[in-house]
Amino acid sequence: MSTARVPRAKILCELCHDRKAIMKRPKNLQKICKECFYHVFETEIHNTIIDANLFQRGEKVAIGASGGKDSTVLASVLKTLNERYDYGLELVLLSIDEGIVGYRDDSLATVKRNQKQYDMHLEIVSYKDLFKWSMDEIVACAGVRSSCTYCGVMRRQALDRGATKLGISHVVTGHNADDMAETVLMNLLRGDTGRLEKSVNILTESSGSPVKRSKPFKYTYQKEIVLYAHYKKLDYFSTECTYAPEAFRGTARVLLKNLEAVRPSCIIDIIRSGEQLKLRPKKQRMRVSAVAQEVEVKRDGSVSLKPESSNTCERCGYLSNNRICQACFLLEGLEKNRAKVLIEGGNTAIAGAAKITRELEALSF
Ligand SMILES: Nc1ncnc2c1ncn2[C@@H]1O[C@H](COP(=O)(O)OP(=O)(O)OP(=O)(O)O)[C@@H](O)[C@H]1O
Repeated sequence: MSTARVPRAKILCELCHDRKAIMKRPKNLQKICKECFYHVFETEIHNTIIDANLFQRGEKVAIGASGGKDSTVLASVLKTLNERYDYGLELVLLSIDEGIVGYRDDSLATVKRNQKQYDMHLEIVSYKDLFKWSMDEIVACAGVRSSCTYCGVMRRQALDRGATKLGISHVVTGHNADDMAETVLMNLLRGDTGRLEKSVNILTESSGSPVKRSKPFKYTYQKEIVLYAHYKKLDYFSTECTYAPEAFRGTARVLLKNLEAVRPSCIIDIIRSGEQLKLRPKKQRMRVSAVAQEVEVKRDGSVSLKPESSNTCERCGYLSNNRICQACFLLEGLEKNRAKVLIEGGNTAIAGAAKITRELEALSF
């Protein structure tokens, strides 16, 4: 009996029927070649942009650039599409330096290389300059568990401010389909209908803010972004943030990964379901008097008039529906703790204190 191995038949790409298939596409398990993968990947993003009418000709657009895979692929693909389809956009890179030693400093070095590779202007805005606090200092003071809350609020504001400084009113971010589906699941599981309603919007605008945000990767799978970056040999930074990921998002992520393993289309299905959700109209807020002040019902049942909101934070001037904005509210709490940290650790010890806090929290007594 012959032991010679029978050569396996070459599997042809299911799209071009010509070249050899080298991958199974994560989104629909189609067996395709590298060239057809580039083509479908880029064309789907182009279609998303056109269907949502995301860009206007002549617009200046800031790409939120963290140096990670999503925003690096976003910069690369937007440059390609802008040239291929003549969108007429001026693209710039906008990076926020949160002040996380050993993480953001390394990823910013990647963005600086990307600036040269993509020939785009790069603007870096730091938390320390804007808020007088770096994330390492915040974690040293407030602990690691709430780090994502601080960072999320401050990053949103920093991106807005950075864009405004550049005279830009449109920021694009690398949030992808997996991020979107995770957010839908998270809000659904928490019963957070207010956030659920907005979680699948491709374009978000805060009333009164001159800066809008959009997510061209809304329907793009994370696995495909990683494959694209890998095949195109893009230069990106792949380390996770030093501080703990948002705990509940992590749970939603695991759930989504398990679902995706059984049914790859579930990511898009969750987003589509989110788009179809129609919530009951919110109850009208009770308003009194000609100046339309809102009524606040206190815990003891007494009623008082809320002071009128000027729509800007009275501390920093940033957009806010309350007296002070979310970032200033969080920072106010930190200021109260700062003296304690300085007495105990000294200013120079703050970066190290972030590490100590992490280590302490990992121990149980
Ligand atoms: N420091 C930053 N500076 C500028 N933009 C940022 C920064 N951090 C995050 N973003 C923007 O927000 C998007 C989502 O950020 P997230 O923290 O979820 O990281 P991610 O999913 O790992 O993305 P990436 O791979 O681009 O880092 C990023 O793709 C990027 O566009």
